[in-house]
Amino acid sequence: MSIPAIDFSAFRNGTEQERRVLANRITEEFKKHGATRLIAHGITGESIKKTYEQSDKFFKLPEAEKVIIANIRDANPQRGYSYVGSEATSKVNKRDQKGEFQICEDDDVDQELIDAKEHFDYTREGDEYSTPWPSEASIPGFRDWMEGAFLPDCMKLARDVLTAIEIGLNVPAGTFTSCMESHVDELRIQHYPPLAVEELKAGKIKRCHPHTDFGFITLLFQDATGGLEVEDRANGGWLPVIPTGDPTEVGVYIGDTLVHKTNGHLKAAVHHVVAPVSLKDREDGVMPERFTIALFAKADRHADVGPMPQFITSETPQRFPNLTALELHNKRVGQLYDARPKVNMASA
Ligand SMILES: O=C(O)CCC(=O)C(=O)O
Ligand SMILES: [Fe+2]
Repeated sequence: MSIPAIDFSAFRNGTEQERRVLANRITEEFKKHGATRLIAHGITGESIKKTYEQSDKFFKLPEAEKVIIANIRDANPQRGYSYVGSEATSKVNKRDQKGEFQICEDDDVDQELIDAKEHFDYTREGDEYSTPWPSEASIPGFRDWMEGAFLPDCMKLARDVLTAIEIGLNVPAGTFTSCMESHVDELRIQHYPPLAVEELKAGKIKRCHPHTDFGFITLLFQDATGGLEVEDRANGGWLPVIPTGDPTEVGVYIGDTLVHKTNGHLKAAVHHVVAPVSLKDREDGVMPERFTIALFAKADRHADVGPMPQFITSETPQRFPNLTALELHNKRVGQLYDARPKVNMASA
């Protein structure tokens, strides 16, 4: 069993009835593990390939050029370059007594585990948290493509998926998408350098530790290497998300913000990145490098992302506080760096 790859074309070209059937199918998939995959969704294979080519060029820049655009490791939206080991996903979620992954509280963050990846995070031009870009001379056309072409396409797809979830959950149109008008989504390109299997077996390093993402949903494009796994919420254990080979394939993962808004009706996808299935039983050797691209679709910063009234009942009382999207986001980013948010969290 794995995460299915669903043809999304009917959502753009189909009849009302076809759109509804598709929306219901996707929402049912999300209810299983917080995850699904889509193909034929409107972003072309060529466009994705070009983004990987740009990403490859970026990570090959000399270290000296990457460090001058380094992300500041604090409780704010991430922008710019993060070196290998900068981000600690092991600090953001923890299993509770029932064995379920929950968001960590501040005093839980005690694990010293390393994420073997480097990444670059950016958002649209004009955002109040601006992106430090590499110079045009060192990587011609990079910013134009990433900011002007690929990001808007991903933002559109994310809104289509959230529209489908609105239909599937039978909530009014715009319930989620109307609080995404300031377009504060973030795009991340990531590079996992080659990694010795021995190092992985020692247990302190993973390509990415089990965690949930922070926004409404994440779109995740992965290259052919493999290694991403989603927690199997029905049977326990992990479901490998083995690349299908379709050039448009994109994973879609429910994040914390949608969990909060739906009062836990939708569950987040717990995911991590380990050795690809073909290398799992090896005791030595080197895992090849891996590239992925993630769009973190976010709610407007001042939007209240506390549970909506229709999801609060006597059987399901309010489980999450009435935070703004930025308060929730900064709390989560702060955990990656052991940094407390500066905004007032008194309402939490
Ligand atoms: O690269 C991957 O496959 C997953 C990355 C991830 O989970 C993240 O950046 O939040
Ligand atoms: Fe993630």
